[in-house]
Amino acid sequence: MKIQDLVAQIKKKQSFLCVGLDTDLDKIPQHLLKEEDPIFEFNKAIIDATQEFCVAYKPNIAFYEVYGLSGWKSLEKTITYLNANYPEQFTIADAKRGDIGNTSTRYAKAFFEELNFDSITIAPYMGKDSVEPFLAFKEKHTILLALTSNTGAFDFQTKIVEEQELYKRVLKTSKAYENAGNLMYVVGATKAEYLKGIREIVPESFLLVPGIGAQGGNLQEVCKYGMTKDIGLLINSSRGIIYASTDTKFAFSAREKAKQLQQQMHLELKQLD
Ligand SMILES: O=c1ccn([C@@H]2O[C@H](COP(=O)(O)O)[C@@H](O)[C@H]2O)c(=O)[nH]1
Repeated sequence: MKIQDLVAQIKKKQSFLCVGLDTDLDKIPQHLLKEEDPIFEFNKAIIDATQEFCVAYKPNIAFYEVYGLSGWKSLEKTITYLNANYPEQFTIADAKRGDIGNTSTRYAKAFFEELNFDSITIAPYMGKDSVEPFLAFKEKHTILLALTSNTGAFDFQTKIVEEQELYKRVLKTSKAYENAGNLMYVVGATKAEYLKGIREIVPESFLLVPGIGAQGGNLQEVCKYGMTKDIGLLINSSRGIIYASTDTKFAFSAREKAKQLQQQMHLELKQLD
C-alpha cells in the first residue's frame, strides 16, 4: 500500500486506529473453542466488527507461532481474509525481525510476498545491512523499533552513545539507508513526552504507537506531540479492544471500544483543519 492511500483512508474514516490481533486461546470466548480454527474465527469476528473504525490491523506473530503449524495457518487465513475482504486496511506483521542481509531477505519475502503484509516491525540492532533488505520492497513498509513502550526501553534505547540517546541515533542513521522512504518507526504511547524531540528528527515519518489501553498510554498526549499535517500516526490497541468482553457479545464490545477510540481520533483530526 502507498502512504498516500493510508492517509486517504485515515481522512475518510477519521481514524488512525490500528487494532492489534494478539489472539490468545486462553482469553478468547470459550464457545469458540469448539470451532475447527478458533483463532481465525475470533479474528474474523473482530475484523468484521471493527473495520469501520480502524485503518490497520496488527497481528503480533508471537501469538500465532506459539501454536506451531496450526497457529501459522490461522495467521495465513487472517491475512488472506483481510486482503480479500478489506484491501483498504493497512496490515502490519509485528514480528520484530532483522538478521544478516541474506537472512533478512528471507524474512522479507516470507512476510511481504508469501503472506502479503503491507509492513513488518524490525529491530534495528544489527544495523544497515539487516534493515535494507526489507526496504528494497516497493510499496512495503519497514517499521523500525525506535523507542519502545516497555520499561526495558531505558536499558539501552535512552542511553547516551556519542553524545546522543541511542534511539535518536537509530532515527538519524536510518534516514540515510537506501529506500529510507519506506521507513516508519515504533514509538511507545507511554513515551509521549519524547515525541517532540522525535519529530525534530523525523518530522514526516509515520509512527506506529502501541501502548494505549492496557499499557496506560494517553491518546491526547501522543497526538499533541506526534501528529503531523498528514497525521503521521497509527495508534495501536490490542487487548483493550479485542478482549473488551469475553462473552458471546465479544465482537460487539470490541466494536464499541474501537468506535470510542475513533471518536476521540476524530476530535484530534478536527484540530488539523
Ligand atoms: O514498543 C512496543 C512494541 C510493540 N508492542 C506490541 O504492541 C501490542 C500492544 O498490545 P496492548 O495489548 O495494546 O498493550 C503488543 O502486540 C506488543 O507486543 C508494544 O506493546 N510496545
